[in-house]
Amino acid sequence: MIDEAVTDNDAWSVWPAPAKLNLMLRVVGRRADGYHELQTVFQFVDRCDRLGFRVREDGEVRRDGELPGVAAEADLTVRAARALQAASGCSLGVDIRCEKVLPMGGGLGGGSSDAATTLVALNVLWGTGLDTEALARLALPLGADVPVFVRGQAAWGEGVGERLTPVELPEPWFLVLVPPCSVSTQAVFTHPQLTRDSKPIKLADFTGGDVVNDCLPVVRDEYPAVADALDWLSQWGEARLTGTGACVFAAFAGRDQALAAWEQRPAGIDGFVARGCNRSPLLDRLTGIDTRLSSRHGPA
Ligand SMILES: C[C@](O)(CO)[C@H](O)COP(=O)(O)OP(=O)(O)OC[C@H]1O[C@@H](n2ccc(N)nc2=O)[C@H](O)[C@@H]1O
Ligand SMILES: Nc1ncnc2c1ncn2[C@@H]1O[C@H](COP(=O)(O)OP(=O)(O)OP(=O)(O)O)[C@@H](O)[C@H]1O
Repeated sequence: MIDEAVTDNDAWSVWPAPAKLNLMLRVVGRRADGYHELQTVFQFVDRCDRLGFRVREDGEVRRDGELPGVAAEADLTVRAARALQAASGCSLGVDIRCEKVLPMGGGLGGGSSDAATTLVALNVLWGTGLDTEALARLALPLGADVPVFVRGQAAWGEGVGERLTPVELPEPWFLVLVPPCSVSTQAVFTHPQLTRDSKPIKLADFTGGDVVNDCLPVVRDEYPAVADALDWLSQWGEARLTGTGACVFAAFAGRDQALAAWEQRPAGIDGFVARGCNRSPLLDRLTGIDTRLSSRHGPA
């Protein structure tokens, strides 16, 4: 974790790592390897970690700053950089700074998003030039949520989260509450009471209002702080759990309505107001880079 904000300058290149929400999450089966077959709808929000990258000539991958509870070797940004080095044979290295905004264990995919941003950014900064399919293949072993962040489009997700169909959804303002607890994704998916045989639905069923999150009963039982936050939020609209939690969210027609609810939140609950985005802020940053490059290398 670093104190000073990373800033874009000659040495450091700064990229966003947005959060995601699961607008619904069904567990429809379990694979032999223990992973679960899911149906989910991913949408990003404009609340992001900020990652700074400084290319090194010596091939070293170094984390510049600490992340509480996460050793450098386990950091998903370091693992992503090394995965790209191995896949591309690139001899360059990188210093990585992470300005952490997204809560860990929140169901917002913060670590997964950091990994995806590292793959996409270094693919540009190192000039390795892998296409999106190749990056998405590199992403999956880093985490089930990483491919959707690499592709950068809101999506209907199946499989373990890697079979993605882009969708265009309304982009409401969300109030996201962060209860004072951290939920282990693995603990929820290995819980004996988790529903693992929900009937698969179609996208039309979701848009028709079927937004169940199968993890909710287990999370409510195991994490009372999440249940309390959800019950409070439900007075404003349809309150939902994202991923395996701990974060819960509700959609509002406008930013002011979301902020008004935020002002009335119970003591001890953190959170934020953010806009739903079908196109990831990472993709906007990447496209911006492409535009800048083409303008710089455009006709003389
Ligand atoms: C719950 C979601 O956030 C929904 O988007 C994701 O499915 C979880 O994605 P993630 O945090 O990247 O998950 P991973 O780090 O790959 O897996 C953490 C643990 O969750 C369980 N896991 C995860 C995804 C999945 N489809 N089935 C699982 O059973 C596995 O026990 C795994 O060891
Ligand atoms: N750069 C990182 N940022 C956050 N977590 C990291 C990072 N590197 C490794 N991790 C580890 O990965 C775990 C999962 O991170 P992540 O933020 O993706 O999960 P999450 O917020 O619970 O979201 P979801 O449940 O949707 O996957 C964290 O609890 C942490 O131990």
